[in-house]
Amino acid sequence: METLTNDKATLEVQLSTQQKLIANMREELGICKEHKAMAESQSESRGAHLLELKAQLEDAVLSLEAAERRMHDGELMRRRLHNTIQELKGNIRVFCRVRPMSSLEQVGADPDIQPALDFPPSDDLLSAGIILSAPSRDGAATLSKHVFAFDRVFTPEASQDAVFEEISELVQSALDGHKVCIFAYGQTGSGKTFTMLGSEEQPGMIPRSMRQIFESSQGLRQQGWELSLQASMLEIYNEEYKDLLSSKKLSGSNKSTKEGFGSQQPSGEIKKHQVVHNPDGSTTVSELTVVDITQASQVDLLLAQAMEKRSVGCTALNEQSSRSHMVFTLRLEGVNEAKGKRVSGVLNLIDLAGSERVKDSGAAGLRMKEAQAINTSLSALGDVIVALGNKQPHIPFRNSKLTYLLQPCLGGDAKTLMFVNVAPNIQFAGESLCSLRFAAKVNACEINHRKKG
Ligand SMILES: Nc1ncnc2c1ncn2[C@@H]1O[C@H](COP(=O)(O)OP(=O)(O)OP(=O)(O)O)[C@@H](O)[C@H]1O
Repeated sequence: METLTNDKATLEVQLSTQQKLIANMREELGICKEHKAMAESQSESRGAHLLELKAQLEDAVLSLEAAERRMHDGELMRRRLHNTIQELKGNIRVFCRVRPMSSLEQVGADPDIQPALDFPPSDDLLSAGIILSAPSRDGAATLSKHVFAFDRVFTPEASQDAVFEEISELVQSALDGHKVCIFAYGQTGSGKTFTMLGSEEQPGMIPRSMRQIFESSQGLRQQGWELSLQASMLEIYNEEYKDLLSSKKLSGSNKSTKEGFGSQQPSGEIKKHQVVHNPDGSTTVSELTVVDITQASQVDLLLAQAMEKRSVGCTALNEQSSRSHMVFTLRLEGVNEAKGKRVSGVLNLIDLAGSERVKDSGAAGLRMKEAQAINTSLSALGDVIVALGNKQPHIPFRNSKLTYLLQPCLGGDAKTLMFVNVAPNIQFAGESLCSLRFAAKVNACEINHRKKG
């Protein structure tokens, strides 16, 4: 009996222990269930969160695509509007720029040297006037007044910045895939080279255009465009093309071996360059050095090199007179792979040779031949622009090497701007009158939608 009692007590202790264990296990099970439930709910909410994130991502991708489409459409619209504005302003425009008196010419230094130009206030937003006082033809000691109006007139105080502001729109047109020609016309010493190339402290239109192009290319890259640029520089001297970048000492540049463009010519060797206009609207000049441009400053080096090679001679009017036309050509190829689009623009910046009349240049012999070649080609340029403006059935592009070279970039959708550079003093009034008359003839032609005059 006692044994049974002991067994029962032992069993009860064991039972109680078991019950405690079971209770503990239940408690642990409860905790586990709670954890499981929490984990399940967290996973559900994480799943829901992930789904939500995925949906948000999809929305963002769609909005980005829509924004890209809108940006692309906006860019196309901007290009169309920009082009319309340019056409309304006229696809051929003439700006007059008067250089300041040099220190030697300052009023007071010589009683014969007086200002010959006056600038009346303009009531037309698009055109501006200039009045030239020139000695009368009859030889009397009187001055005749000649009034001209152009798209813009820049007084001697106008900075390179102010001038470039006006032409930057045309640089934009070249970036948009148009062909652009900007000429500097005028007598020797009137400021053509200063306008086009400028100085280190006051860079001209060419270096400024390059800077604008490189600044714009960053924005274009963000829109998916890749821009490639190629530059060439040639001069037309005595109706012959000459490569201005053919020196072996080209720093910061490389030679293109592209089909149609030759490699560098040995220094001193005269190559005959053939100009071919291709069916796609591009122009190929055989044996011409073409340089891939990857930074704006590269062009400064090329300009310095070109200026060294450019034919200069000594005339009675200017000791370092440029006796050739210098043509700087930049081809701009833009490709947008994503949109399957390609644009191809050309920017020609041309520093023309001095326009002075043969008798005034004191020319004889070789200088006379140079002066005649210059005058013939400048008249041919005037004739082409006037024929284009008047929509004549025959445009005499073949009458000079300059107009033949630039044929695809003149007329049609192309944009042309001519700077007529003039000296301010009375000593040069006769030449200034010839330059202004030439420019007025160019300015008076009918261009696309606008009749000037
Ligand atoms: N807007 C200007 N501001 C200051 N200096 C100028 C300006 N335009 C011309 N000059 C100065 O006048 C001089 C003659 O100018 P430039 O050499 O540009 O003439 P050009 O028309 O190119 O002559 P050429 O036909 O002989 O080459 C230069 O010393 C130039 O620095």
